[in-house]
Amino acid sequence: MTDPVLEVRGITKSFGAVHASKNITLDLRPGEIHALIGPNGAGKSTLIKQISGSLRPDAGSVRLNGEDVTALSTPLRARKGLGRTFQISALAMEDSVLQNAVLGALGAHASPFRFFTKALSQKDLRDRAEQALDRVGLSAHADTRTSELSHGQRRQLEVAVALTLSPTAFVMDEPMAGLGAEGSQTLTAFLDTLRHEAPILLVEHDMDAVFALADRISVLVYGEIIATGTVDDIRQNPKVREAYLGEEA
Ligand SMILES: Nc1ncnc2c1ncn2[C@@H]1O[C@H](COP(=O)(O)OP(=O)(O)OP(=O)(O)O)[C@@H](O)[C@H]1O
Repeated sequence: MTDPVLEVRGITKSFGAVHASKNITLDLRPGEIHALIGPNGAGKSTLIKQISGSLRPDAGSVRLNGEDVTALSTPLRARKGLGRTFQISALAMEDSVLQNAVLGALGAHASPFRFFTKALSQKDLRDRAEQALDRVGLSAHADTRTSELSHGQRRQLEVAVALTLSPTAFVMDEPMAGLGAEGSQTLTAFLDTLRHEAPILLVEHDMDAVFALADRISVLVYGEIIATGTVDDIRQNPKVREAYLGEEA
């Protein structure tokens, strides 16, 4: 079997008496979408933060392309190929769409320090930004102020920002949130092609999207993965039906 792009081993995190991550192990393989589902408060966002580097685990490790990145900051993980989209938008609303994409190419969204840049020329940055906007279908809006975009377009821009750093793996926190049916379908189709470039660990409540996209699903309940398997495995798993899916499956 090919080596995983992202490997999470034994991640453990407590907030006082709340055990938000209990010895979580999962991986992301080339070309796949691995969905992470679970009820509110199960610990999905806490896990994503530990994978992307904004929260330090109490124990466990994260490896990206075979390299242990557990001690690295979010911007360094981003530069090593970990692309992230956020549950709450991290875009600069007063800047144009293109400016946001250029900031992405600088790695600036991943860092509070905008001087912390890599040695790319202005032209390189702009080229990367324009290519990323083109990929997500936002080229025509390059000069639009970001606050004027629709909710769906902002979601597309967030993906474009992540794309500027040419990620080798994506971690996406509820990218479908707030999108209407049409927006979800467009993003679903896009993610389905994007997976071949960089596999996606997808936290998502939209079960239509999860069932349409996921090669594997892991189910998180009270900080613990209770099952990992294909869509059919998960739909039929009695523990999962009881804990989470109910009649939805
Ligand atoms: N910084 C924090 N301090 C204390 N408790 C926290 C903190 N962050 C998360 N928690 C707790 O950890 C548990 C997991 O929360 P988390 O936000 O990761 O769940 P989630 O699965 O992402 O939920 P949702 O689907 O609602 O986004 C919850 O009990 C939450 O209250």
